[in-house]
Amino acid sequence: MNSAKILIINPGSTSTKIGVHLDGEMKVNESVKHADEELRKFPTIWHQYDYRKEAIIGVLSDNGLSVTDMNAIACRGGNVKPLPGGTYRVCNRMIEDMKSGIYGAHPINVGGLVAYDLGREHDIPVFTADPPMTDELCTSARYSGIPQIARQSSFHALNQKATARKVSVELGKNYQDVNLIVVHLGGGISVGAHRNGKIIDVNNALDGDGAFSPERAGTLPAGDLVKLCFSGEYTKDEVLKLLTGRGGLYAYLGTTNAIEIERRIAQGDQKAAEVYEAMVFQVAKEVGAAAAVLEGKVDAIALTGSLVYSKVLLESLLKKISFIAPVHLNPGENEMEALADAVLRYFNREEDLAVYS
Ligand SMILES: Nc1ncnc2c1ncn2[C@@H]1O[C@H](COP(=O)(O)OP(=O)(O)O)[C@@H](O)[C@H]1O
Ligand SMILES: CCCC(=O)OP(=O)(O)O
Repeated sequence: MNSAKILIINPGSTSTKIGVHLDGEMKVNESVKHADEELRKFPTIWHQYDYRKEAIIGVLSDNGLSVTDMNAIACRGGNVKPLPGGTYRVCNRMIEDMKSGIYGAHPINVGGLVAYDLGREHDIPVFTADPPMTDELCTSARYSGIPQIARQSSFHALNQKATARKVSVELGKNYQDVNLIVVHLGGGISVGAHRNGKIIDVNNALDGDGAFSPERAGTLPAGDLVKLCFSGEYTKDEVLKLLTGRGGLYAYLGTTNAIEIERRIAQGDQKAAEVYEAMVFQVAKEVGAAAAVLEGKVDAIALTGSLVYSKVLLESLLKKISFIAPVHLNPGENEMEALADAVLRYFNREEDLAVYS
C-alpha cells in the first residue's frame, strides 16, 4: 500500500524520535534531544506525557503536517508482557500493562499512551513491532542464581532485530543462518547474542544487568546493593532511579550527554576519561560473554545506537572486541524504518498481526 501515511513515535530515554513515512518514503525523521535538566523536572515518566506529546505534535506542525493527515501510527514499545517478536495492534490491555509498571517504566510507555490516545481521537489504527519484552531467551539464560528471580529480556529488541537483518544482508546471508552479536549503544545499552535468527541471550537493559550506560547502572554488586537498600538513606523510588535514569554516566559525571563528555575529555578531564573508559570496558566484557554463549561461532559483531558516533568510545571498544569477529558499524538506529516496514508488511498483507494475549 504505497498511499500509507504513517506517523512514527519513538521515545528514548534521552530523545524523542519522530518520523513520517509518506508514499513509500521516510519524509520526516527527526530526533528531539531532551536535556538532563528538562527530564529531571518530571517525578515519574508519566509526568512526561504532555512534554513528549508536544515534541511529537511540534515536529508534525514544523513540517506542515497534522495527525489527521495520517492513516496509521506506529510506536516503539512499550513495557508489556514478555511476548514473541512481531507486529501488534496496540490495544487497551497493552496500555493497562504499560501503566501498571510491572514490566518496567520507560518513556516508551508514555509514547505508547500518546499514540493510543491520538489513534482513538482521530480514529487511526496504532501499531507496535518487536517490543522491548520480545522474549527468545534460551533456557539457561533465564536462570539468575536464585529461584525467586528469573532473568527476563527488556531491551532494544526492535533495533537489535532490524540491525541484525541489515548486517545479515551485508554478509550475503539469511538472518536465520548466521550468529551475530548486536550491541545497542544509546541511553541504555543492550548486548544480544543472536543465534540463527533468535536472540538467545541479552541483558535486561532497563533495570536489570549488563554494562552501565549513559543513564543506567547495569549490573551492580548484589550484596552492596542490598546494603544500600536497607541503609535507610534511600527510598525505594530513589534506588530505582539510581538504576534507571540517574545511574551510569549521569551518576558519575552529572550528564548523559556523550558529546559533552567527549568535550571534557578533550580538555583533559581525567575523571570523565576514566568513567567513559569504564563504560567501554563493561560493554567489551558483555561482548565477550555473548561470544562464549555463541561458542565462539560469531559471523559478525554489529555496533548500533547514537553512541557509535562517538570516536573516543569506538576507538577503545574496537581495540577490545575486534579479535572476536568482523565489526559492522551502524551508527544511529534502524527503528524508524523498522516500524514503518512492519506496518507496511501488514497493510500489504505480507504478514499477519500477532495477538497480545
Ligand atoms: N553525534 C554523537 N556523538 C556522540 N554521542 C552521541 C551523538 N549523538 C548522540 N550521542 C549520545 O548517544 C546517547 C543517546 O543515544 P540515543 O540512541 O539517541 O538514545 P535514546 O534513544 O535512548 O535517547 C547519548 O549519550 C548521546 O549524548
Ligand atoms: C526497555 C528498553 C528500551 C530502552 O532502553 O530504550 P533507550 O535506551 O532508547 O532508552
